[in-house]
Amino acid sequence: MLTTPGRFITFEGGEGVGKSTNIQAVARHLESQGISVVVTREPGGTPIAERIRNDLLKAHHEEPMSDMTELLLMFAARAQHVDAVIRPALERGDWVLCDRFTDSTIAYQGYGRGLSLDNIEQLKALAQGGIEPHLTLLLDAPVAIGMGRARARAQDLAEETDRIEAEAISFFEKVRQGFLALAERYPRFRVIDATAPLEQVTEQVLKVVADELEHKKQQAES
Ligand SMILES: Nc1ncnc2c1ncn2[C@@H]1O[C@H](COP(=O)(O)OP(=O)(O)O)[C@@H](O)[C@H]1O
Ligand SMILES: Cc1cn([C@H]2C[C@H](O)[C@@H](COP(=O)(O)OP(=O)(O)O)O2)c(=O)[nH]c1=O
Repeated sequence: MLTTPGRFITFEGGEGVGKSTNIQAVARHLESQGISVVVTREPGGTPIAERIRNDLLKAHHEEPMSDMTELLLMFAARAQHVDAVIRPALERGDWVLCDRFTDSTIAYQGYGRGLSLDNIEQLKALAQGGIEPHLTLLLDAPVAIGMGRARARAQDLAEETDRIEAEAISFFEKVRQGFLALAERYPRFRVIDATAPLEQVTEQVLKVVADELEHKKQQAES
């Protein structure tokens, strides 16, 4: 893993579990402590990667997208995002808060679509060039709860359902199990119960981030 002065925190979980809402709360908290923060998302985060996101999620294509194309486009967007945004920010010493990263690829394309986890690891090494999250917050909730919230949000904002959101519940069950398997495996994960009321979830999230801030201070002092 490449060592940089900044901190890289990723937010993961299924649809509608509260990632975007809680990222904003964390950004406000860190900025109030005088920390430079970059809030970004995947797929996306740069003009090229946002164009790939549109192709992946929104554009109406005249043919079905193959699972391998979907996987490679996720990593094409990520390579651009890492090179143009994430690595430079970490080298400046900023904290990067990212709404989804490679754990989403393992959960959705690996566990959900059934693509080879070994292939995903190879692409990950190519696209990330040694950049790894220091901390990953997994917001976990039963699929029906997250989907219910995502649908209500889409109605409020008059948004169309995107290509991946339109998958069957059984797909999202596999995705959730994928995230939980990753959380068991990697110590950088903290699992947050996202079924609780928003204020409680945000309180938990801020506590985890405060611990990370303390850890970073101790490292700087030693
Ligand atoms: N703990 C919660 N309880 C109730 N509603 C929530 C909670 N967390 C988020 N929401 C709402 O659910 C919707 C989806 O949240 P959002 O942050 O957009 O999720 P994500 O980014 O994970 O898709 C939003 O309308 C948000 O206000
Ligand atoms: C980053 C990433 C996202 N995705 C999917 C998950 C989401 O369905 C979609 C990104 O949309 P997003 O806006 O993050 O969804 P939501 O706010 O509803 O959680 O792309 C993958 O399948 N693989 C990936 O590597």
